Amino acid sequence: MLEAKNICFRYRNRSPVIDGIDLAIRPGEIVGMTGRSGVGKSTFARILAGHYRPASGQVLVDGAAHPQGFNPVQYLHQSPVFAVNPRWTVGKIIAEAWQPDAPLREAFGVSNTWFDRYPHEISGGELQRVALLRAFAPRTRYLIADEISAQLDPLTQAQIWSVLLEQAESRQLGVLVISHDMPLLERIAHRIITI
Ligand SMILES: Nc1ncnc2c1ncn2[C@@H]1O[C@H](COP(=O)(O)OP(=O)(O)OP(=O)(O)O)[C@@H](O)[C@H]1O
Repeated sequence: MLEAKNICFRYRNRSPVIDGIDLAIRPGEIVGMTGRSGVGKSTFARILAGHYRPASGQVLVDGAAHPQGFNPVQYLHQSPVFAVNPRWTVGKIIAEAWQPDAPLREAFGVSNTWFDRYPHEISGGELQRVALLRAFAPRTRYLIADEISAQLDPLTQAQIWSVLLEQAESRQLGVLVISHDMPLLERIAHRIITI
């Protein structure tokens, strides 16, 4: 289980952004999260992924703190260009996490002709698919999808969600889907929380 217990957080000397949030995501569970712009969804997501340390409260990944090394809680950014090393090729970005086989690459719509290109040499939607494929490493247990499909065309959106949900189900990953798109959340999430 991915558990957040009574999380509080503030940026530097500002007033609290997150003030006492609890959440538990079971393996195989798809949880939707929504809430008005600026309420703290991405901040909370990054605390869950272990990128930010909460001022108080704790996050437990299957009963323990985030392990060193590969992070089993993979955070997918709404703008994947901020999540990848711009000096690495697409091939290196994926290979640093794992070596997906050809059927999975094809399922995510990732072409191996992109492998010797740099992130700025493929489109935003293509880079989002690369980030997704990378996040599906065998050691991943939980995925945090932070507005990952807002910038994609409807066909690519549908394709990405279909592969993501199928893979999450077969690997029993817990997924937090952050979105303002309520019809999307109602379609894919087992439950929806508003913060
Ligand atoms: N690095 C930062 N330093 C200072 N304040 C920040 C920082 N990042 C975010 N904030 C502020 O913290 C608050 C929460 O931001 P956050 O991005 O978590 O909200 P959100 O709910 O994800 O918003 P949106 O739906 O617009 O993506 C906002 O008021 C934002 O301006």
